[in-house]
Amino acid sequence: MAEKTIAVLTSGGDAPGMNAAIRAVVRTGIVKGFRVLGFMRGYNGLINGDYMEMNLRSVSDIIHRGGTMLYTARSPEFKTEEGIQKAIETCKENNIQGVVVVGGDGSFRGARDLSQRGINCIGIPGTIDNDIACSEYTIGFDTAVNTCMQAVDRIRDTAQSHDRCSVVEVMGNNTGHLALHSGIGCGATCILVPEVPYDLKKDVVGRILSYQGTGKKHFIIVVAEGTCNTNALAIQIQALTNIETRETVLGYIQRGGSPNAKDRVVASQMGFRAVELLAQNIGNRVIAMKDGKILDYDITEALGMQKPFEMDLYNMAHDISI
Ligand SMILES: Nc1ncnc2c1ncn2[C@@H]1O[C@H](COP(=O)(O)OP(=O)(O)O)[C@@H](O)[C@H]1O
Ligand SMILES: O=P(O)(O)OC[C@H]1O[C@](O)(COP(=O)(O)O)[C@@H](O)[C@@H]1O
Ligand SMILES: [Mg+2]
Repeated sequence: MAEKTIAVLTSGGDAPGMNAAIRAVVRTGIVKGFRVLGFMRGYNGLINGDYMEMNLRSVSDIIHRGGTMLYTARSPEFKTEEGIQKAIETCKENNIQGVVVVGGDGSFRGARDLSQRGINCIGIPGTIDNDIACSEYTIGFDTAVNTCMQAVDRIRDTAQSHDRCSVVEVMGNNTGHLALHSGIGCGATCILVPEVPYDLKKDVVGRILSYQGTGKKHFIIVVAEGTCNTNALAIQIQALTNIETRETVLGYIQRGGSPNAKDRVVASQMGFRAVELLAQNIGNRVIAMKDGKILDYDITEALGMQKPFEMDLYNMAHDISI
């Protein structure tokens, strides 16, 4: 009988800690007696049969590296019936009983589609956005929060030295979790997110002018992408306050870099749990964190959940930014 086999791939945007998840999947799989294949460039690898045979040493020296050793991609072809059938064919040819997919909500939709066609899939949340509803945490978030915070610390030196206002745009894919946590960490004057409507004159300009009246001389405004046009915002702030204002878009520096301890630990736990499920012939699940514990949900149920925005934290941030 052909050797029992599992596959692992990373999909969607890369996130720090994806390598630690791959390492955990590969090592747990091998210890449990599976042959493990690493598929390249997300679902494209499954479609094209592009994989590498993994052994214990294939995942040495990666736990501390950002990005993903298996590369990643957004694969439009996988969303078509033809593409998914090619992926199923690859799984059958290689006797693959289960696939671990490290990625975001889009990747989980793909994992659900594959599971519904008879291939057990387990999703592991890996994205800097922390926007997966079923999980209070996604691999890469804490590293990205720290990267944003450290970048703003440097920007603050210039804002302070020139008595300027700095508008800093962070990522988040239409959610404000990254902006909220990095904004609190860097002591931002205002945090603007898509989840909370704001009034420019009252909530931004009014605040800046009122704090200026207490002696504050430089200002940091952290904005989540998808909230507004940050360049236009900087121009408006300067026009309405007469304070020199500059915009910085942090961009991809916030997605790369060595994962911090939290991301390595959570990635290891989630990777281990994913293989435990596959070894029990369980599929169509997403690994999640709830109250700090690792558990799993049905993918369809998970995709139907809503992630609440941490309004208490948001309000607190503004209360202490006076
Ligand atoms: N609705 C969908 N149905 C099937 N597959 C999908 C779907 N949405 C996304 N995918 C697959 O998952 C990949 C990654 O999704 P994407 O939304 O880009 O990133 P993420 O997983 O990080 O949210 C897509 O390129 C596609 O191959
Ligand atoms: O890699 P791209 O196509 O520039 O995508 C940018 C998007 O990817 C992210 O960096 C990560 O999103 P995902 O993890 O869901 O892929 C978002 O914050 C951002 O909106
Ligand atoms: Mg996503």
